[in-house]
Amino acid sequence: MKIAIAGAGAMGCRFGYMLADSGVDVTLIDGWKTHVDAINQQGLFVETETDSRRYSLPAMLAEDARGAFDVVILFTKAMQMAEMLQKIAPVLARAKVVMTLSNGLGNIETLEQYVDRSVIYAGVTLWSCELEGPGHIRATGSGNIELQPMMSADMAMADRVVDMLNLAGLNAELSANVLLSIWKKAAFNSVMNTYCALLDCNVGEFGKLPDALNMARTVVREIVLVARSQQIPLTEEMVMHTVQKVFDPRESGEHYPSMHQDLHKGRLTEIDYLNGAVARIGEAQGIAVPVNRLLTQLIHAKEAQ
Ligand SMILES: NC(=O)C1=CN([C@@H]2O[C@H](COP(=O)(O)OP(=O)(O)OC[C@H]3O[C@@H](n4cnc5c(N)ncnc54)[C@H](OP(=O)(O)O)[C@@H]3O)[C@@H](O)[C@H]2O)C=CC1
Ligand SMILES: CC(C)(CO)C(=O)C(=O)O
Repeated sequence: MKIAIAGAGAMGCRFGYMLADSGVDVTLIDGWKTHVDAINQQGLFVETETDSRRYSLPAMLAEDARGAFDVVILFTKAMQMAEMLQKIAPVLARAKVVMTLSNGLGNIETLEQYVDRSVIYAGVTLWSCELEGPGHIRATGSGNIELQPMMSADMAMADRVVDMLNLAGLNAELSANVLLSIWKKAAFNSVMNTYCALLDCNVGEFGKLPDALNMARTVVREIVLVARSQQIPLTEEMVMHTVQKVFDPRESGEHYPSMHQDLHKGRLTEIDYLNGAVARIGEAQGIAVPVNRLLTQLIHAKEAQ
């Protein structure tokens, strides 16, 4: 299978080198010219816990992206997705699968404006990565992927996609209810990304705070009520299980969540697709969401500082 990864930041590059290392034909697509040039000229430099290596991978600028790819994996930030989809229209026109694994609520709705629902796969991932600079990532820890085609006409294709991801060691499985997976991940990110960004700490350091679990539950309880108003059977336990699991350094303990990375680099965050989306939906439903509203305001204040 030929794969294009559109949005080759930290995560796009991590998936790119892992897939390429397992023998898959991968092309990276991104809008950041210096990064694309660095990958084409020097290879993608990957640091892990044990070594560092350069991977030779082709990269294209989004506006120049052409070619036939079986699968396009979108790994932009939620707020960059529409612009990326517009730029890579020639690639999307020929793709059999267009998959989003980006964090946040609303990504499927964005995708549906640009591609037919029959090719859309949606999912979430607990893999993590840091973009250290142009053509340079730090990829530690482990993770998994839950994904599902939005229409289940071609399950043989879905199995092939899952097999390809697993051959690369990415621990993928088909989800029976990807909307639940997405809400569970969004709730988890609304805790971990937001608190780590505000407290300037990594996942493991947050986990060591005496009040970490109480602080997490306060956020999660509101999100569970909002999810239920959308017929999503989310429970507090589901989210808290994932929150506690990632404190381990073998999972994401040493990782600075993507929202922390964004604030650190002076970039906008995905807050409006996490706590902000929950607050928006909750308020429209008449559900009290003061904690998620306040956290959204605090992150916007940090963005403005
Ligand atoms: N990082 C992580 O560990 C995880 C991230 N995710 C999710 O995956 C999605 C992708 O996130 P992630 O890979 O972290 O995104 P990154 O911030 O690493 O990259 C996203 C895009 O931002 C632009 N960009 C990033 N840094 C710079 C810079 N210094 N200068 C100029 N442009 C830059 C590039 O696009 P362009 O130039 O076109 O704007 C890049 O493709 C998000 O939804 C995120 O929440 C999910 C799990 C873990
Ligand atoms: C790695 C993880 C799971 C940590 O919050 C994440 O989703 C992120 O950084 O955005």
